[in-house]
Amino acid sequence: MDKAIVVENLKRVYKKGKDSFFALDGISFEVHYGEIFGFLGPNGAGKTTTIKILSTLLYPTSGKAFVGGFDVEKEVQKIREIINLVSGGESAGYGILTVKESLWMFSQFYGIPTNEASKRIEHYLKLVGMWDSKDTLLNRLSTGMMQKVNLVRGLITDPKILFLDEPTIGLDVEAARTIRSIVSEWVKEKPTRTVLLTTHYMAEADELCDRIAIINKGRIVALDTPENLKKAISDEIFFEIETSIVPKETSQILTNDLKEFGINCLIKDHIERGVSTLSVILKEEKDIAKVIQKIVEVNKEILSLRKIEPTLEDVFIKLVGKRLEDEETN
Ligand SMILES: Nc1ncnc2c1ncn2[C@@H]1O[C@H](COP(=O)(O)OP(=O)(O)OP(=O)(O)O)[C@@H](O)[C@H]1O
Repeated sequence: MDKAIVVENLKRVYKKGKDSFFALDGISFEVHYGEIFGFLGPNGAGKTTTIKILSTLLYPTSGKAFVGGFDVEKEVQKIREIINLVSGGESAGYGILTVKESLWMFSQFYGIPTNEASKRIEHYLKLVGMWDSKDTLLNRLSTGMMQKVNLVRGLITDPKILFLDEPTIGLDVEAARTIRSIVSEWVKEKPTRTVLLTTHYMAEADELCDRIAIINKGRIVALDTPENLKKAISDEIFFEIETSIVPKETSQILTNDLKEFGINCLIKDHIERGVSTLSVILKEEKDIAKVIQKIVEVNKEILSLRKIEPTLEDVFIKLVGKRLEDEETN
């Protein structure tokens, strides 16, 4: 099989009290070798469940999945030899070990010869700028440092397929940029290296991923290159309008009224600045007049209005009906 990952009608049922529900409701996709494939979706969409099944930590309820050509249910050991999994929030090992000792321990789980393991640990620690911290105890590391060590743990085993579950969550801009650039370079070094990445950050997916699947409520709602996803909505017109704060009840009325005109509108409050931002998607430019009229009707002041180029964020809003960033604060 010449695909890094093949997923066919994959389903996973979980129990919720007496009931059960589909965390994955028949997803299908393929990832090519050499690709960085992004999995984007709101909280609870099924991203982690997918990664757990593909990394052999969880069985599917039905459907099929192959990683590196191996069946996730029948060839678990073969898959484990060619993959690694890095989750953003997790600890990089045991706190009583130093950075280097911990990485060494993981290299030995994979049977990497002593010389080679030392070389790789030094190489990757230098790459993430952590070589000077090699003798620091893990429980003394900051979140950002821990996440960098986590990434190194994922890279030293030289996996064919690397699963990255929110690798930059909670990191500052600089640390996130370092991780992104290392992942991007790492994939280019060998044609068979492949990454499946989940992220909450649209810009990250846009910058890093060759293709992106948008997942919502256990289903894939869109799958394409970032460019094509954006092109698919390029016949629509996007406006961003700032108004005085729109209270919750008014915001409901406003969005419902606009929906009747076929206008998609999402409202986000910025209490600290005393403004609300309306992200508006129109089929026709002239419909902006209806939006303005409605804003005036609910007695809100228009502070600014600008036409914008669609971003991946807008694709997400259109398909899922909310901003991805709103998920984090809910
Ligand atoms: N072990 C479990 N038992 C029952 N329900 C579960 C279990 N694990 C996950 N779920 C539920 O399955 C759904 C999908 O969860 P999953 O963790 O895959 O989502 P996600 O897209 O990774 O979300 P997040 O971005 O919050 O991590 C959610 O409704 C979640 O509450």
